[in-house]
Amino acid sequence: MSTATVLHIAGARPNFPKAAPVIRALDGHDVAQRLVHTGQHYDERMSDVFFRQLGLPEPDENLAVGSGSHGRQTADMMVRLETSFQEADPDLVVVYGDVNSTLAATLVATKLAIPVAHVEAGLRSFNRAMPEEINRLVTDRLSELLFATSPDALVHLGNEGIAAEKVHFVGNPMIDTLLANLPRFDAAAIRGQLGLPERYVVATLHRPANVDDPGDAAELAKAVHGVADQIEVVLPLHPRGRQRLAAAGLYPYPGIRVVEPLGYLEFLSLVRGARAVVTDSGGVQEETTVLGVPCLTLRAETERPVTITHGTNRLVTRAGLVDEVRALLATDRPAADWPVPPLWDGRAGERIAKVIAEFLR
Ligand SMILES: CC(=O)N[C@H]1[C@@H](OP(=O)(O)OP(=O)(O)OC[C@H]2O[C@@H](n3ccc(=O)[nH]c3=O)[C@H](O)[C@@H]2O)O[C@H](CO)[C@@H](O)[C@@H]1O
Repeated sequence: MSTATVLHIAGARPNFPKAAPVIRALDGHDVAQRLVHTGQHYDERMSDVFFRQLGLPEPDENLAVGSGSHGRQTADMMVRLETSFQEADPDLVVVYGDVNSTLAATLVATKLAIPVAHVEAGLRSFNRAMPEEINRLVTDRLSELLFATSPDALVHLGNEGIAAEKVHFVGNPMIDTLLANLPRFDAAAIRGQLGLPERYVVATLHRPANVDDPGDAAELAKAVHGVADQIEVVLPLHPRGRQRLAAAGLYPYPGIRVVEPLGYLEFLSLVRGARAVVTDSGGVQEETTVLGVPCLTLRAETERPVTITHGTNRLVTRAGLVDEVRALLATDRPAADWPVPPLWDGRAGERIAKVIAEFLR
């Protein structure tokens, strides 16, 4: 019998640390692997630096779709992925997370009768105004193998009628990447490089719900100014947030340092040394939980509740942010002894690879 081919789809920054441990673990099994980059993220700082730092193989193909509206971007990806899948004829397509690349690949593979494995299945914010929630719902509905990172995901998938035998609770491959790279996170070095004081807060803001509407963005800028009045704030700004937050008057402002998006190692070094993180990102809620850094999430809900029950995360409003930071700065930083979520132990990639190898046998 010929060796089965697994085709991985990665396209946007948060996909890369999730794919790396799965690809590495599958190297130990008798499968051929291909990596297709959709090109959803294309800047050196949003993509290439992650490939180098995480030791990801060069993509076998880059579809270079670039940016666009959700409909256009997803449609462009689908057209190019269809040709790609027809040529490669894989036995399984593996998709990661909840970005538009995940959705596009799932739809195309399913229509070509190629089974899909979804890594990070079952997360739900129950907020369909988030594009990621739509991507998660459709991807999970269509997947043959669903890899869950937390117990709440198992409940959601069960409630949606997804057969239990398709679902595997494996832990969190993004945390595999974090734990494997922990010795490379050098807070002092990045502080020196960026000229930061000993005490600082990191903020990352890019969600449409926070930055797209000028009124919301202005309110957000005011809240972050209130934080900067208490402690230095460093913001590695995603291109989407950058223009809109500048227009909203976020910076220049005393105590606010806006820097370019950082590489994986630089960003996690910065987070590791921070007094706290203010964010609207998904993955950062999980990374701070494992690093033991307090995380204030500027969102009304989270699809990652395990970071609240087993971690350092709290949901905050724009209006409440300043007081939350004040209260936090008045207390000692928590010691690293809270219960990290179950199976976030650095071995999720191995578990996923084992299930995939079984499935393809
Ligand atoms: C629906 C979807 O898939 N959203 C994901 C995407 O949002 P993100 O906001 O990055 O969505 P896009 O990939 O559409 O990019 C948005 C905008 O950023 C700019 N741009 C984008 C890529 C790049 O390399 N350079 C650049 O300048 C473009 O102006 C583009 O229009 O990535 C985020 C992480 O980064 C994730 O949290 C989001 O879940």
